[in-house]
Amino acid sequence: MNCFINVEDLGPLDKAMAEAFEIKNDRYKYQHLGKNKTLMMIFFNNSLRTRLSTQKAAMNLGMNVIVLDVNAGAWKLETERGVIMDGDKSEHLLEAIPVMGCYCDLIGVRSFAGLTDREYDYAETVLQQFIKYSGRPVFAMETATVHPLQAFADLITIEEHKVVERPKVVLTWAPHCRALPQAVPNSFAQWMNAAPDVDFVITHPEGYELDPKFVGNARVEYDQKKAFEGADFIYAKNWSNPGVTNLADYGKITSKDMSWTVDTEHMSWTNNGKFMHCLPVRRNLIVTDDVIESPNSLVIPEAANREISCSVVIKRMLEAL
Ligand SMILES: CCC[C@H](NC(C)=O)C(=O)O
Ligand SMILES: NC(=O)OP(=O)(O)O
Repeated sequence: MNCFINVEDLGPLDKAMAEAFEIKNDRYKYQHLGKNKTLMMIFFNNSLRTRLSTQKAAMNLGMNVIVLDVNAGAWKLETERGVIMDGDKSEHLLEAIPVMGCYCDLIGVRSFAGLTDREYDYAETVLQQFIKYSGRPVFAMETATVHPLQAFADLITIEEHKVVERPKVVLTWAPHCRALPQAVPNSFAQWMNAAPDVDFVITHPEGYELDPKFVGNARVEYDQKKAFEGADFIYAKNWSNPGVTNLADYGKITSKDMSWTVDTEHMSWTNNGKFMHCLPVRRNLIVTDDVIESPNSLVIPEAANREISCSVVIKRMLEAL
């Protein structure tokens, strides 16, 4: 596996899930694979879970790890080609990327959407340059439009906690005070659509439609209460306007409707539903204290499964070297 961006990069999902549970039972089983191999993790944006779980997964597989926070100590990077570099950027990505590739065997990249140019973001411009110029296998640690490590961990969590064979899983939008990317909901939708036994529903205010390539055949319900009825899992996440119905709205906050905040009444509409969120979460905007602290909240085991999803991905990449 030379790159990990989308669910299909893993091949048959049932095989990947089986590997995940195998590794969860014995995390150090494949420690030989990473001997004298180096993972470079490149962060253009902040992280807690991705930074820690990816490093842990790499160490479980016997790898050396280098972490680069591009905006803390590296040269400020120009990403546009053809620009006269007489400003505050000392180095171009087109030199920095192959140089980084010299020092490692695998690369993980975190580079969030800029949320100003939809075409630039949805072309995954930064990630594609790492894939094209680094000379190394590359996996996304949340890039402009995807967060596959998170979605894989989410599916593992649902598989572990489902009490019916075909659970109803609801992706619900919730309000936020900042404009956030669509990467997490995009990948969650992609992976839920690919999962064999999930009754998947997306609910959000009108105008917040996710890109059709991620929505696929999922049911979209603008009535949040109707969407929540009978749900087994509630996956809450804010996202900024994806600009699907109106390009001019791309990356903007066009709703702060607090009636979409997930509270105990919302959860009472479900089938004793479990609550999930990728974290970090702003309490009492996305979800109330009572819900995220309830016995039905899975946010901590969900975060713990990030070590497992990443272990499968890095294992596959090492096996393909
Ligand atoms: C894992 C989530 C990362 C990011 N969250 C923030 C707060 O920027 C997002 O919403 O995409
Ligand atoms: N869920 C997730 O990716 O968290 P971080 O942004 O803290 O890595």
